[in-house]
Amino acid sequence: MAQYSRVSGTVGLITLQNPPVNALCAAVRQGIVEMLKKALSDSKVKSVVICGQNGIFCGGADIKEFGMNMSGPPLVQVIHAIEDANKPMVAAIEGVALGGGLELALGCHYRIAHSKARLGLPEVILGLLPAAGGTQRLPRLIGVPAALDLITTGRHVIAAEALQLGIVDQVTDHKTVDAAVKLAQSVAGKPLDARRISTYPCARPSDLDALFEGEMQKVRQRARGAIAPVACVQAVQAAATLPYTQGIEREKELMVTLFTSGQARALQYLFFSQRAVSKWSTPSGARWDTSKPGPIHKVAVIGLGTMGRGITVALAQTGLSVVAVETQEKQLMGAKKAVSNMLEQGAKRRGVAPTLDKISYSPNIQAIADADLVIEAVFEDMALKKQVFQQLAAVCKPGTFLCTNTSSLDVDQLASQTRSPELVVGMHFFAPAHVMKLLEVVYGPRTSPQAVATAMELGKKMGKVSVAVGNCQGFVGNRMLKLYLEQAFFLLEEGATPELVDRALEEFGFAMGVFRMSDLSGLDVGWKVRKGLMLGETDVSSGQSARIRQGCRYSPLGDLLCEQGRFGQKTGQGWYQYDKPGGRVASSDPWLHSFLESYRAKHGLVARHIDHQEVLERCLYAMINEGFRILEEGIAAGPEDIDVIYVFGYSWPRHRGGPMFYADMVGLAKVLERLEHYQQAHPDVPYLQPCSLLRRLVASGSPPIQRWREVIKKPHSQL
Ligand SMILES: CCCCCCCC/C=C\C/C=C/C(=O)SCCNC(=O)CCNC(=O)[C@H](O)C(C)(C)COP(=O)(O)OP(=O)(O)OC[C@H]1O[C@@H](n2cnc3c(N)ncnc32)[C@H](O)[C@@H]1OP(=O)(O)O
Repeated sequence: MAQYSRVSGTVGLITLQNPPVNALCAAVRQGIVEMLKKALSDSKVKSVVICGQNGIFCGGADIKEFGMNMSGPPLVQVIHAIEDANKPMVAAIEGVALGGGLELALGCHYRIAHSKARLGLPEVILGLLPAAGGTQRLPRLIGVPAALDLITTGRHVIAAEALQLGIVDQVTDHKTVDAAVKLAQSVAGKPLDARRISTYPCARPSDLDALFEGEMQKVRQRARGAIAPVACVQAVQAAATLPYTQGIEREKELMVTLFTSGQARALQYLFFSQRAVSKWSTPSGARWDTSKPGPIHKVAVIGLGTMGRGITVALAQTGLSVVAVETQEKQLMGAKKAVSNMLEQGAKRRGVAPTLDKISYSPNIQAIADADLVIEAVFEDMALKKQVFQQLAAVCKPGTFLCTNTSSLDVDQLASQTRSPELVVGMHFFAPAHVMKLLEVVYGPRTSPQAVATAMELGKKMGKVSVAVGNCQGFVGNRMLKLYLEQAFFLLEEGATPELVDRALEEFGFAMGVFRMSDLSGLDVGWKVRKGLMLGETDVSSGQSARIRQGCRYSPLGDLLCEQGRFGQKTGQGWYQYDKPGGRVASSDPWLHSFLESYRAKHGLVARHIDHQEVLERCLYAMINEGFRILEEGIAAGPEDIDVIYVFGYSWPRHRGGPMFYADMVGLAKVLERLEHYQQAHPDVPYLQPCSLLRRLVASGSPPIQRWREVIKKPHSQL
């Protein structure tokens, strides 16, 4: 797990060996200790280089070990042994030096990095802090403000910035290990006292208290209930105010709190889930490792409204050739300008050249004839989309993959408009499509494994977290969201206010409560969908029938607001009021409160007291229950898929892992019991009936989420 050799006669070379990222598992840590002893006891060796095999220095502590009983020498001690060495130790950083990997490098006396290397302390993203001395050494090396930035955000820096910050001593464009050996030779025999970072005093800015107070405030606001960023600030504060040995004790104490918190578990689960979703499978047995994507060189986008423009930008950024088609001349002109602006802004941010020349624009659908893949992004209307698919079938060359950007329409119906339904796949992008990370790849019953693989691969190229899901009303994300929204409406009918519901959800960790979010995205969006489903008409007589649709409880509240022209922020009024149309700051609206009162009076509803717990249970357990149905039907392959969709597409608080992970944390028996309770209280809401998969999981002893797949019955749909 760590190899030793002597190079150039006098330099000991320790190579970390643990593919793919040389994570510091127990065997690697043990290996370093043993190889270090060898190097230090070899009288011919005057200095030592540490590197990682296969061009990667080190991806940090082995995250898989965090869920197990730890063995082997603790990393903090390994690093002390390196720092205490009486021969110069040089870290040769290629690829990445992250987390424990960078901490290991900070224990060395010198650091040299390849110009393409990335360095960082991303532990905070895993709900932890850099507990192998990172919180104590980094501020001593680069100062408190810069260290706070890196440690509380977890952001990576490239070598040039690391050099500027003083994290590395040299950057090379050549072979890093060769350059490190040269450096090691040049410093052999030089005194080391001034190279041991733990002995440096931590520079204290004069306004230290104010600095930490401000930082704490900023971090708490951003963290939305996550505890790791706060602990990171506390650990750096210890570096600035305590001697090193006491600082290390404080770092450990804070780490123990984080390590044993549910939040760290949630965030580490998400780390692995994000990677697991790329290893997709379908109920009929199609899989990521047996399905080869088709070759894609040229992609077309049809329809250049908001979604089409974002998709065009995201595609052009991959370097693929893009044909962007918009039949309305005025819209086409506007789109050209908007897409160019977005590309230029994005390129400026990333310090690269804009890829404007990758796009050709046309008002004519014939322009897509030689595209390998087409993404239809016209208005969300089945009749219109069907028409476009008929045109695509006529114009495209044989074998072209036909994708539809839809948030809820039946992908299979669209496939029926073509001669090759196996080439049709849904690509549900989230607005703004060039920014949002999530992509739902929706396969229908006739979609070929190759079409799924191609859409997943394209999503990856576009930098998306892509999740393959089965075709159903709303797919995974919007199907669950519908019930979340509906419960929020019911709570208003029963006596809650938008403010109360939003506060409960925001305290839980959502960036915005459901009503503030609806105002932002536009109430008319859901209204159109409901009307399409024959739900959103309110000209039914008052009394109970106005609140019943298709035999189930229904709340027309959202429809009634839309009928008043209250579409949210865009009209300056929705569930809240805004200072002007397009205004962003929501304030309580007395009109809305009296509207709710008269609505309740009209329908004979008596307002009752509703607390935060009920808001959370009703809104979240309803969607979780639907998540179990989705798993049972095989629409999502596993709970990880649902959780990744919710975290990356719906702002679910990351430190709570996702709705299914949250259910596991709460306890499945408790979720079941509360659903039974609410179902009894609301028998006219059939979806509150607990899903049979949930019952089966509880009956089989509530296994941890990693073992749910064993209980999920093999579903029957075919791919
Ligand atoms: C009671 C208290 C006791 C406390 C004791 C705790 C002691 C801890 C001491 C010190 C604290 C240090 C903590 C850490 O170091 S935490 C880890 C910090 N590092 C990271 O967060 C980096 C995570 N990895 C990445 O960001 C990326 O993987 C990458 C940039 C390194 C490479 O990206 P890419 O090329 O895109 O590959 P993948 O992401 O797909 O990864 C490939 C493969 O490797 C697995 N993997 C990656 N990093 C790790 C890791 N650190 N540990 C374990 N496994 C890792 C990843 O899961 C993939 O696996 P696959 O899907 O099975 O292929």
